[in-house]
Amino acid sequence: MKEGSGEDQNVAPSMYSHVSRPSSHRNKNARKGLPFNVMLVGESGLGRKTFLNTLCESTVITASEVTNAEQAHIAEPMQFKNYTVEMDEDGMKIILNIVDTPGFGDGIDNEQCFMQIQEHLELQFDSVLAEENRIKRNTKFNDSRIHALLYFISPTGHSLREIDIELMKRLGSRANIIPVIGRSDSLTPRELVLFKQRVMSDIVSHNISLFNFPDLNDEDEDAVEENSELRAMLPFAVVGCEEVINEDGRPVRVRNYPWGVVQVDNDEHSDFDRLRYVLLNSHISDLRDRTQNELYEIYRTEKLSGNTSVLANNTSQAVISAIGA
Ligand SMILES: Nc1nc2c(ncn2[C@@H]2O[C@H](COP(=O)(O)OP(=O)(O)OP(=O)(O)O)[C@@H](O)[C@H]2O)c(=O)[nH]1
Repeated sequence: MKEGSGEDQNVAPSMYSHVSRPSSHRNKNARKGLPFNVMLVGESGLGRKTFLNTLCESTVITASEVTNAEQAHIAEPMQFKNYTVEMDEDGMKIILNIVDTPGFGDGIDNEQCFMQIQEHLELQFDSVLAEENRIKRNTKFNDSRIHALLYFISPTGHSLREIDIELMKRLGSRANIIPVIGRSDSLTPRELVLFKQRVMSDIVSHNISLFNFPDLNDEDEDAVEENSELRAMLPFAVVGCEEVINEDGRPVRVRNYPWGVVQVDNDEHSDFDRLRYVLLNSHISDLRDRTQNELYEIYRTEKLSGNTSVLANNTSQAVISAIGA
């Protein structure tokens, strides 16, 4: 893996190669490697980096180090950091491109972060639009549109905060947002159930658009059932960790506490395993297809018709207030 260019990729053999579930929407382009672009957004300390390392089963990002304690309280501006990992998921090669956003939400005014993320998503659409309009196509064109945006919610146990609502509201029409509760082992199972309900009720009342596992193929009963099960799980409660122990000859990832052990891949402890399967297996094609056929198409139509969308209005409004008009 490599930060930045994505040229030097690592093949990450998967602990999950034995996993087999029904209705796997495989892409046939398995040998070349299927590019899949994921953005991680969430405030500092919610476990984004640990989640990514757990997902990739390797240290893609090292934990942040505070080198100067006197400056530790100073909020750094948000950055976009790119990582590429080549994964073998049950025989299918996936080129996983990750965009991490350290610094998101660290300031008092997050308007800048919202705008930067929106612009980043739209820039990737713009580059595809420009490519489509070229007379001679670039055969090596790199499609960097984001296929899934994982938004990390703090495990407060209360409800969504303003920053969560604002971010998801603005970007729901630009990316497949999948909300996840970071560090979800901070909540008891009962608290988690209630928190999930509150989050989803906020999402509905604020009219936030998510990737809510739409039934694209109504005739496939397994897929319909699987999607309805996944909708009921939203937001996914994730636990991440890099410690692997040996249990009866099999590697198990755990968070070890004095009072017990949380198993990352145990469905009773966390939704991590399910989310991993969704991203890298069952719904990888659906996420890519929705990006191309729905999100990009909406953007393209808006752009070509010069339509000032709600998003564009929000941006202009933000720019107007920023310049004090
Ligand atoms: N309890 C618990 N702690 C976690 C979990 N995931 C990560 N952590 C811990 O939370 C702290 C922050 O984790 P990171 O993965 O660095 O969080 P981040 O969101 O990338 O935060 P920044 O590095 O500040 O941007 C570390 O001490 C992790 O060990 C989790 O699922 N549960």
